[in-house]
Amino acid sequence: MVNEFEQLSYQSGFGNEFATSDPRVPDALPVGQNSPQVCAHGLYAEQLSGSAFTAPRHQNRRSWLYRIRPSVIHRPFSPIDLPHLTSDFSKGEITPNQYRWNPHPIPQGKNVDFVEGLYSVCGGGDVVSRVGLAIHNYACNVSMKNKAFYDSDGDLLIVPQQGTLEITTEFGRINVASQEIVVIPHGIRFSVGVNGPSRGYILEVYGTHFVLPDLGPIGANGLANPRDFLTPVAWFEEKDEPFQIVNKYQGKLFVAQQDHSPFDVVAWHGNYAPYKYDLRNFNVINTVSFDHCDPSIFTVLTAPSTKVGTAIADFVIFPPRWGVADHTFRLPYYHRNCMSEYMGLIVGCYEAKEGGFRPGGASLHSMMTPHGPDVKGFEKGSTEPMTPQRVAEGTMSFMFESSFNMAISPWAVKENVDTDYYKDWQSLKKHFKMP
Ligand SMILES: O=C(O)Cc1cc(O)ccc1O
Ligand SMILES: [Fe+2]
Repeated sequence: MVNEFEQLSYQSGFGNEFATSDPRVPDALPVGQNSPQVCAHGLYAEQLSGSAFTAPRHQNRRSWLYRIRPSVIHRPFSPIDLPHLTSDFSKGEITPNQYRWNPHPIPQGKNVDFVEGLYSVCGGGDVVSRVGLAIHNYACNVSMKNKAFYDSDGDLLIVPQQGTLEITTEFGRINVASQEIVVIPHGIRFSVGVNGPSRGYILEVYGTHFVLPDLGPIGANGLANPRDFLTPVAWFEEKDEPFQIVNKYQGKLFVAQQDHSPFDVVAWHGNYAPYKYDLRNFNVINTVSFDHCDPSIFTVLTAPSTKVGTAIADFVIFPPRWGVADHTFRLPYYHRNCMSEYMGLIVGCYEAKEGGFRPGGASLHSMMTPHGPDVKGFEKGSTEPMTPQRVAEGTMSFMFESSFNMAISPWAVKENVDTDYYKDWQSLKKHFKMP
């Protein structure tokens, strides 16, 4: 059977003014205006604002959707309980300890969809004043059926670790495999299809959007190149069936019923839309002389705060590359950071951790919490020959780095924790010799 998701076409570019109509209705977009008195084919026009109307032009984000019915046709929301989802980390545990989690368990013996499988791990800041972040895991084994989800709290950057996500959005359909990421901006409705056990990580940021980092002296090209970001083309279904619209609003979940699919956008235009990116397209830039560059050199996307150069969250990856530094300890240095560092592993093995850190697992080194290579890593880094070597071959790990102090959710603080993690460093030997 043909899998339509694997054959989807996309529009390329980051933050473009896109314009797209479902090929079945090629003339659905109005020409020369956004709100015609009567839209083509009896469609309704609806604007989705992703920034304040008056945000400066370079930060202004909005799209116009031409849909079969406006989103406003739904019955009232009522609360639903999802015991492992929160944005209120004040009830979580405050601990400066180094944390490592074993691979997040995938549900077995019961059907769990993407929304039901959301699991908040840690976070900081606040959804009401709209600055901060939350880090979640997801684990699921069935597709969302006649169910759409939208997040009123922030943008979602989703990192599938296992299983391909077939995501239907209001803006079209996106296929996201392991080693790719997808960003679903604030408020956009989507439904996740899976083909089996699926697991991954989610970075949610409040009150800002992900942008590409400035390149400074690197020049006009490099790191994640804009044309490798892929946004769906318009696609709609005309499905008059009961649908559940699940909304995360101020960290709580609500559901509203309606009698039609929300994926009824026949055409849209604008610069506010979901997109995907294949991490293997990242153009790695690094030292060709000596010393270990700060990991910011591997930034794919950043969600800026109002403090210059200090992100609410950066999304950083550690892709396969060459290590060529001379007379250098090439592994990540021992570190204490005024930022919080959450790391995940998509595939393979992370260079600074020979064991313990497994695909689907994670670590958290909170603000000013010391971290660095384990004993084996230190020995390798101190003795390896200084010849050019492939680093991280066959692996992909990442970091969500935040200027926010984070607390751990009441469940993640005790569930699935590798309580022996601190032992990784205990047998680092004293090598100092008094001259
Ligand atoms: O391994 C880590 O925790 C992340 C990290 C990577 C790096 O290249 C330098 C410092 C650092 O903390
Ligand atoms: Fe660090």
